[in-house]
Amino acid sequence: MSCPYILAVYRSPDYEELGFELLVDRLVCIGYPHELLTYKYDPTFPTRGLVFDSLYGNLLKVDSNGNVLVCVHGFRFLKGAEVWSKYPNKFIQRDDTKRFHVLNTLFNLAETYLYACLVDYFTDCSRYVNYDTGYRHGNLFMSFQSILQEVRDAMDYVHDSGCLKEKTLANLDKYLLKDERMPLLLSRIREVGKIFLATNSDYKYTNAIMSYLFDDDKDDKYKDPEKKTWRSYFDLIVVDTRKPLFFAEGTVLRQVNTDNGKLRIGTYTGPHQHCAVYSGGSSDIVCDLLGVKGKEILYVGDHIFGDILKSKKRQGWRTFLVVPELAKELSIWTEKSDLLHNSKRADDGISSSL
Ligand SMILES: O=P(O)(O)OC[C@H]1O[C@@H](n2cnc3c(O)ncnc32)C[C@@H]1O
Ligand SMILES: [Mg+2]
Repeated sequence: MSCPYILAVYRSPDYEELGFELLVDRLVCIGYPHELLTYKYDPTFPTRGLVFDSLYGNLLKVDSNGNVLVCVHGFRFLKGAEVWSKYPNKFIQRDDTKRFHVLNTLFNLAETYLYACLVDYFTDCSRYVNYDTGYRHGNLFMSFQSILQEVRDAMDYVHDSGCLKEKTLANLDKYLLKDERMPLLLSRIREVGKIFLATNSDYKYTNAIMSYLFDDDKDDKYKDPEKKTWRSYFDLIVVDTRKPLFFAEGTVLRQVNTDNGKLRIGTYTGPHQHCAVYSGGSSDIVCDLLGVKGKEILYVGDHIFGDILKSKKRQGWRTFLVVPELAKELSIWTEKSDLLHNSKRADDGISSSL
């Protein structure tokens, strides 16, 4: 089980708004114009799974075969002919990961919106001359590729420096959804199997988030009769996993000292200890420590590449992709089914009369 957006569900749009503000702050800090600070996060614009084309600076909605469905430059939606001229046959090679950056996770929503803001800003700013592949300011050329790189670096900075984590932990009620049924759910699963947690987050952050989520201070029907530490709900806990590397060669497995959060030096080689926390390691080590393998494991994650594809392809694990957006989409499909049905009938009618 991966952690964010599976066990820890962040409140939208507050969390993305925070991420967006920190990203813009970081860009301004490294020299981007101060005017960018006037952009405010708009949750209605980005959706998960868009692709940023670092050659032309467009955000693309693409189907699983690479057909371009929607193309937007900044906040301007391109018309059919314009799309064709940039993408012959309205098609892209999604595998070209140097050019096309897929914004796979819910963490990427703020980043997605930022690409649109940056392109919007530089396209309209009179100080910059527009080119197909970027902007010129005097003798400086800023390509969309360099914008992608700088935004990616800013993303890593916001996560790795701890500034996003610090602000999240300072206001957990605002940024996290707490479901009182979580301890009960995990207890029920443990009656029939083992549960492990594998997260890229560090121990300090994971501990703070999980303590908050499992702290059953409410006197309600889901209250756990024996108040337990969150760690006791898991058979194995691994932090700092560095997925997708975790599903390949992985890194050195170390034990975390849960009293102070520090890592014990040396590679851990002992047997698995209940309630212990490990750092690094690999999916092979998880299998060894738990004594399970392949299809015996159901891995729940929210990242189609880092969680799902890698664990399925490298380990043959069964997988469970969590897509929270689907709930909203399905309810729209259900509520508007008549409308969709009529529109399809009209489409079919037009096609057959041509
Ligand atoms: O394995 P999980 O629990 O899903 O890990 C989530 C942690 O990874 C951090 N994160 C998410 N996106 C990025 C990124 O682009 N750069 C660096 N770190 C990232 C956020 C959670 O701590
Ligand atoms: Mg995840």
